[in-house]
Amino acid sequence: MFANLEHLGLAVHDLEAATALYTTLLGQAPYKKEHVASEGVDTVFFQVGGSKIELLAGTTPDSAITKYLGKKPEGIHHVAFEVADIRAEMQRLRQEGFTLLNEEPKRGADNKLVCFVHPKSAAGVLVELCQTIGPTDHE
Ligand SMILES: CC[C@@H](C(=O)O)C(=O)SCCNC(=O)CCNC(=O)[C@H](O)C(C)(C)COP(=O)(O)OP(=O)(O)OC[C@H]1O[C@@H](n2cnc3c(N)ncnc32)[C@H](O)[C@@H]1OP(=O)(O)O
Ligand SMILES: [Co+2]
Repeated sequence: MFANLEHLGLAVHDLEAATALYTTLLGQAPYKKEHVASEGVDTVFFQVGGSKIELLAGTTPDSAITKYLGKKPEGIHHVAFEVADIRAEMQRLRQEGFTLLNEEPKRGADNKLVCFVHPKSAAGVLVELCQTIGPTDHE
């Protein structure tokens, strides 16, 4: 079962400018900046109540974010939900007929294991499952 909305992922061209904008918009500074080489992204996280805003900028030409921004405008890129047992949820979703984008959970940002559901099987929304595997920098 999915728990809380863990984060909204926003694709941006200029991470520094977007960070300044969201610092003003949310009235608070981000709690973390992290490079995730496996995804080819730089991320910045803001805590908003029990959820987070994840700003994402591509750092390589083959990054999902770089490709996305080559076709689409900046904005909401994915919706991420916290799950207690990611492998059990992946198995459940496979049995329900959803298309998963990875066979095994992979390391995401902020001490998480993550898995993506293809937007074509989720009503046009890229869905991310997240399981916390270590201390986060902010709760
Ligand atoms: C930092 C780590 C982690 C975290 O811890 O939080 C992250 O958040 S990493 C975020 C970046 N990584 C990913 O997004 C990985 C998963 N994504 C993918 O594997 C791909 O992006 C994709 C979803 C499979 C799309 O790739 P591809 O098929 O090569 O691109 P196309 O442009 O051909 O798209 C096909 C089809 O899908 C639509 N699409 C693509 N991206 C999205 C999206 N984010 N939301 C909704 N729809 C999306 C795209 O419009 C195409 O549709 P049609 O044009 O109708 O065919
Ligand atoms: Co994400």
